[in-house]
Amino acid sequence: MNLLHAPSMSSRFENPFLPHVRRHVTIDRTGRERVRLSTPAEWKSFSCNSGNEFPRRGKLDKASRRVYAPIASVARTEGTASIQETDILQVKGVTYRPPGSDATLLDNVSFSLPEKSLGLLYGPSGSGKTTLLQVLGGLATPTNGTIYIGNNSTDSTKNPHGPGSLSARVGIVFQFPERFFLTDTIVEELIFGWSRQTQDPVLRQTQTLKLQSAVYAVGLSGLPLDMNPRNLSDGYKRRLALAVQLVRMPEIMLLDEPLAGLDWRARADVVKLLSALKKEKTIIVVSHDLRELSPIVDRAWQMEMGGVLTQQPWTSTVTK
Ligand SMILES: Nc1ncnc2c1ncn2[C@@H]1O[C@H](COP(=O)(O)OP(=O)(O)OP(=O)(O)O)[C@@H](O)[C@H]1O
Repeated sequence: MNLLHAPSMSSRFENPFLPHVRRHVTIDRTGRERVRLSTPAEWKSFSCNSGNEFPRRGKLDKASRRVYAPIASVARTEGTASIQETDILQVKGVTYRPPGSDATLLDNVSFSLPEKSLGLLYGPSGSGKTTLLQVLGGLATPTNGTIYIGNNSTDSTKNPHGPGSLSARVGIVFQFPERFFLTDTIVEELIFGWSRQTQDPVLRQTQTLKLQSAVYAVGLSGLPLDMNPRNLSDGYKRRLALAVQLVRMPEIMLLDEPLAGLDWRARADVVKLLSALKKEKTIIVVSHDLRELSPIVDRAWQMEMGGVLTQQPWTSTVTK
């Protein structure tokens, strides 16, 4: 192996998803990055590869920055796949007609969204907003067009993702998600669908860490995990519904009317939570609550009847 490994770095992970986790980064001369995560001793030692995203400079401590800066610049100039600081969702010319129907629910929809930002999708009832979320989440296959979860807009090597791969990379929280809780405890709700058979300790520890991270990220860590989710307040039910998706570690979160049916206090709470989440996730929200969401919206689109999407300058949107 002719790769010269740079010194390993360690920096505390300053994000709400992985509290108390130390991150050890090694980057070879080709710019390929290996990330090892380790938890404090009381959680037992564990490590895994966690993709190839560059750590952002601001997240590294001073010593790590000194080591990291020259390595990062080598990686960037060599143009490797590790240069993924600006992951983008790109939707190009997507049309959707349900199988066996002539109705066009989405008509040549195109848009993109930068990583770690929040896009707002609004429009009249029946215009096709939920349909678009279903297509983005891989629950329906576009009749035409392509959806990319790409690296950047000029990267010609990125591949379109079929519905199967989309559903693995996208988490959808439908309207009134608490109506679909299936189990009698918070923890069962979170791990629903996980294999109970696995004896692989690394996989088990990875799953445990994901669970802890999701619970912490939505502010449920103070609650007993054996609590019945139906006994949670409305706002906390929404938090749990978000955690159910976050635990799958999706790259993009799609939320259909996350404020619907909540009182003012819970609504403000959810807006605050989304504001924190978008520091780590790319989020698309379908909502009619433009004013409440406006402070955290980075990009906005209006869906018109017939599934026609137009991007809106956000400043003019909020004054409507
Ligand atoms: N399988 C289907 N076949 C035909 N039409 C459908 C199908 N599914 C949904 N529709 C229609 O597509 C249109 C768009 O529905 P969709 O639920 O996406 O709208 P929406 O903008 O999310 O509405 P709302 O704000 O009320 O949730 C509606 O007129 C709906 O009746």
